[in-house]
Amino acid sequence: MKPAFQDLIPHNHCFGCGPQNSEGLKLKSYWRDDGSSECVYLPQPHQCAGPTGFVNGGIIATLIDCHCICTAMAHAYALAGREIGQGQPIWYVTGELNIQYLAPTPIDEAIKLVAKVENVSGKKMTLSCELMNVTEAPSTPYARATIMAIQVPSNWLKHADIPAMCEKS
Ligand SMILES: CCCCCCCCCCCC(=O)SCCNC(=O)CCNC(=O)[C@H](O)C(C)(C)COP(=O)(O)OP(=O)(O)OC[C@H]1O[C@@H](n2cnc3c(N)ncnc32)[C@H](O)[C@@H]1OP(=O)(O)O
Repeated sequence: MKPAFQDLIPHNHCFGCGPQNSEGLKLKSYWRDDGSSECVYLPQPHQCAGPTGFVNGGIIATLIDCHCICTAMAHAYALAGREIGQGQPIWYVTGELNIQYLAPTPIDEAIKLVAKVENVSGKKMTLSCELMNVTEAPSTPYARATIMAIQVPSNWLKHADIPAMCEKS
């Protein structure tokens, strides 16, 4: 199996997808044969909503956000004809995130996110994403989202850099 997108992107302390964040969700994204990308995640009991059996909506937003932004970066590297993480870094951030929460997401089973790049226009990349049962049973997704990823220069990251308290030595 090829490495996850996140394992090829250096210096990433993101709470959702950064391998360098010891307290984070550490989600992992991969290409599928049809050109979409997928991420399987097993929710943790403390990530619950009010009822303990369902996943918190903010956690869902983080999963969608990070899976889609990492997909945007992976797609941009592919468009540039490079392996992820090779050469001049390509960074995207979230400009917009619109989510429809369609059904409660069970917390006691693995879930799957599937994202597709819908459009690339200059610095902007639009993606769609569905969150569903890991078996991809033909039922209503738990959530559906669109996201606008915006390419930023590497100094966007430097402006925001503070000592990484989330990285344990
Ligand atoms: C080591 C690290 C590891 C990195 C690993 C990273 C993994 C992170 C995964 C999680 C992702 C996050 O949570 S990121 C954190 C959450 N997001 C943020 O904090 C972003 C905060 N916002 C910003 O910094 C800024 O607003 C930007 C960069 C999004 C846009 O700045 P800007 O100055 O307006 O950009 P600019 O180049 O002028 O605009 C480019 C084009 O995008 C459009 N545009 C600009 N903003 C938006 C917007 N919000 N929604 C729609 N469209 C927009 C403009 O109209 C323009 O369109 P046109 O004229 O070209 O048509």
